[in-house]
Amino acid sequence: MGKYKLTYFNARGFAEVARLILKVNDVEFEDVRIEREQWPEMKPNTPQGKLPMLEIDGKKICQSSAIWRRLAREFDMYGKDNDEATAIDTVLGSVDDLWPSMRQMAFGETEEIKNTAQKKVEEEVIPSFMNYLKGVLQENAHPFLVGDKLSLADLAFFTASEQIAVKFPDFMSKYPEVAKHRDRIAEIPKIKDWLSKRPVTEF
Ligand SMILES: N[C@@H](CCC(=O)N[C@@H](CS)C(=O)NCC(=O)O)C(=O)O
Repeated sequence: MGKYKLTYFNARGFAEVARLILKVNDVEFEDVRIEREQWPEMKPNTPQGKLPMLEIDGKKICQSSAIWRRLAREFDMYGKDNDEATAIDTVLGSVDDLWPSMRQMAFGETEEIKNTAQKKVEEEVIPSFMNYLKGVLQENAHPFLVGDKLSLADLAFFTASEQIAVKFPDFMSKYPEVAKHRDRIAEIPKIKDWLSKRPVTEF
């Protein structure tokens, strides 16, 4: 197994799914969390001037979705066949759909833009995501989003649910099946251990 080093800011953000994959697979890795002041000096040494960056034996990989997929393939968390890999990609796409409105809600240029985005997130974006997940869980015969074991889809969902909960702590209350799935993931011993030890960050 190679030597893994994951560099990001001190946040869950785009790095947490990669951290979880490494943790559940017992892979030792350097979890480098840089401060904002360190970034300008480091930026030119990253492939695209952005984090996260994963280094495997010194080879630098950027783009969070490429990093997650690379690790998921490496540790057999990307489905057993093309159908499952596609189903996992569909969950990842649905997670991606959350961020444009969520970002606007947090960083919109005016209060009006932020408030409109927040209404859209509460009334459309979250319900649509949660109803979709509820259907996916109902369709699968196993207690996972895809196939018969924990996959990248479950970890991406889990991390997104933590990030949404920062702003909407009770958002799962209307979706007990999805909440149950989140709780099931949180109870997996290696994940539980990581949640109890990782640095506390807001996002
Ligand atoms: N599409 C990229 C986006 C990465 C990204 O925007 N990273 C932000 C932090 S979340 C960053 O590095 N910002 C600093 C900068 O752009 O200088 C990915 O998914 O990895």
